Amino acid sequence: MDIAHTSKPRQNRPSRPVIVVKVGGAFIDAPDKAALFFDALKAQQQDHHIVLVHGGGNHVQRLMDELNLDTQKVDGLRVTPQEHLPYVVGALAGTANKSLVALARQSGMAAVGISLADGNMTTCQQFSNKHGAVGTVMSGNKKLLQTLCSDDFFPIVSSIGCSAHGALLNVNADDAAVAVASVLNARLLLLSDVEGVLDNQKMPIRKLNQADIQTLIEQGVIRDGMAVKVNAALNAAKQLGQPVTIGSWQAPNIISRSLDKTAGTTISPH
Ligand SMILES: Nc1ncnc2c1ncn2[C@@H]1O[C@H](COP(=O)(O)OP(=O)(O)O)[C@@H](O)[C@H]1O
Ligand SMILES: CC(=O)N[C@@H](CCC(=O)OP(=O)(O)O)C(=O)O
Repeated sequence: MDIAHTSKPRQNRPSRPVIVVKVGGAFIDAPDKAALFFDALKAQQQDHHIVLVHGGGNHVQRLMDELNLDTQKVDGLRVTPQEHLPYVVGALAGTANKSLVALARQSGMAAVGISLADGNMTTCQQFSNKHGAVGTVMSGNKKLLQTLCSDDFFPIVSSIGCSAHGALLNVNADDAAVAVASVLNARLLLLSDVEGVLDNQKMPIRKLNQADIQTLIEQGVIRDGMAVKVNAALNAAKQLGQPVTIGSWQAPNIISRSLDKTAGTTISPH
């Protein structure tokens, strides 16, 4: 076939493998350390496209405290009555997201702050009446993320999504990261303020599979936010058919060491 005559529309495919990195709220509160982490991400951009997904549960909590609004978590998820939603959206898709864009700029990265709702990249559904405006998330259209990556922008995605009926929903940020990784079929790193999943002696566990996770949750060794995180990681490892790392964004060379499984906890699909 004469290639010169097959003029196809431009395909915005990322030319390098994509890594989706998720950071929690503690990251946004440590701007000096965050700057070092962004420098490390920038260095990785030579070999990979990076997409950052972020939480900020502590920002939401702080805002609620300042407003004298009582907020609680049930099953690791923040109960979000409709009247709290504007504050949750403001804290996560507003302050937290734009603070990260500004920090990335400091490291010379061309960040674009978006949310799960943008470009139809995901579709969310209300999780339960009990939890209010909390969403489960399903992966959707990859075009926006692919376009940004292929043009060397650095997408920073908050965990605010929307339903097919146009309702905004608050999504757990680990679940958000799984959906984004699934959209791009990317390697996933869930980075927190702990070295990895810790055992009952508080020592990091190198590898976990489904059976180990179930036992440790039943024993109460893995609980709270970490229980949500390991389940999200296991779910992602199965969907993506590749391991997912849970580690600390403060650990030196965490990205490259996660990729070669020498840092953090590796969650395997089986
Ligand atoms: N077995 C465990 N190993 C590590 N952390 C655990 C474990 N069980 C509970 N945790 C708690 O989970 C927290 C991490 O989850 P979370 O607060 O949701 O993180 P992030 O906000 O960074 O996503 C840790 O700071 C720790 O308090
Ligand atoms: C439904 C739900 O729980 N949403 C979370 C979203 C932010 C989050 O997950 O932040 P971290 O990753 O810092 O914990 C919340 O409102 O706290």
